[in-house]
Amino acid sequence: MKNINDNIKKIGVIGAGSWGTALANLLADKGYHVDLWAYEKEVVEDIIKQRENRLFLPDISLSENIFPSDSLKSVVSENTFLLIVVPSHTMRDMCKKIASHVQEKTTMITASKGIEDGTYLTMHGVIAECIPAIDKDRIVVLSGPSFAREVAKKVPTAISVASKDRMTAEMVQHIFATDYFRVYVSDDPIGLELGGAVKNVIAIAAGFVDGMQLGLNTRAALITRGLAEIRRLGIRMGANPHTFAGLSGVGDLILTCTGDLSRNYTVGKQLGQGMTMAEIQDKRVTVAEGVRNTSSVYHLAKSLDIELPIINEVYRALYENSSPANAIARLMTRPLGHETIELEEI
Ligand SMILES: NC(=O)C1=CN([C@@H]2O[C@H](COP(=O)(O)OP(=O)(O)OC[C@H]3O[C@@H](n4cnc5c(N)ncnc54)[C@H](O)[C@@H]3O)[C@@H](O)[C@H]2O)C=CC1
Ligand SMILES: O=C(CO)COP(=O)(O)O
Repeated sequence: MKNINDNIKKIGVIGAGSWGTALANLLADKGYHVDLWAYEKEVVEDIIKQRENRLFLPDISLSENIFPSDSLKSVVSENTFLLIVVPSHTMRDMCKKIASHVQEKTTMITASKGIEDGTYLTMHGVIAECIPAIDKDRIVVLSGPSFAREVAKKVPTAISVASKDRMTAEMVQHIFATDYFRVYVSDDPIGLELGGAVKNVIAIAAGFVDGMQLGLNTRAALITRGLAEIRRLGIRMGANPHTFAGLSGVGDLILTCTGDLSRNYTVGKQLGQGMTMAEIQDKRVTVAEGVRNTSSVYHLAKSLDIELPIINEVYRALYENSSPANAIARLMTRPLGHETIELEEI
């Protein structure tokens, strides 16, 4: 039987942070020719000379099928299958830069997690707005519980890909799937993206709990009530509520709220241990999307008049000098609620 992807031989990847590099390596290992654009010249040189990206994904040997480049124009204009994995706050600028080089019939997959401040668009919304040449059905979201380092080490992992067009999503499913990377199809891009973006904020709060050494009860409560907030926001944004029971909902929430590899959880934990945001950010080269996204999700919820108590508390701790201890105290003394009624409102 002819594989539905037999005509795709080349893939362009925009962004060589840990996630872009890990996914590029997965695709290259499958035999695709991968053109990988990196923001830093040193990353391009490192991959050419050492077959390694020591800045963002050290100690992982990279396939000879990866062709690193600092030319956005050539990576974009020479590929009709593009994966974009830049930090969410740079997505709009990046899309504007590449828009005129994008070919017709391009399929673009976004693996970035975030909600744009001000517009409250998810990443596929930003791509659709800035690159009109791409048919909206050909924008695909890839999201789920997946630490780049574990994928790079071929640890069994499951994620989802979503598009409004099922055939496009299935094509992407087959392109990425391997025996250690299991890919499910979804028809709910907005749900996948909201799950992936908002869990980063909840992970910061889970970090508070562990940084303060509160206990496993507290963390389980935080994850569960965090999921309720993600679902509440998601439903108002038009997502399918069932999506949040899936990989890019509860799956990514569990991973990020419990895994020491999570940058967002680590930021929360350091705050919980008494460090300040300035001290934490001074030492980081990698992105913790939840820091910026706390602000965008907080303002989005305000604009929709939705109550998201955990998000509010993370916002106060990050942006209004409140402490993680105050956050937990306020969450525990809110007016008592009714779980069944809340769930039945869906
Ligand atoms: N690392 C992971 O395990 C996963 C990351 N993601 C998402 O992937 C996206 C990218 O994150 P990572 O690969 O982890 O990044 P990273 O934290 O490993 O590296 C930072 C990246 O930002 C790039 N960068 C910095 N300034 C830039 C600019 N002005 N324009 C374009 N690029 C710039 C750097 O070149 C580098 O690629 C994020 O949205 C993240 O949430 C999603 C799933 C897993
Ligand atoms: O999104 C991720 C795993 O699915 C990565 O989480 P962090 O950005 O918190 O490291």
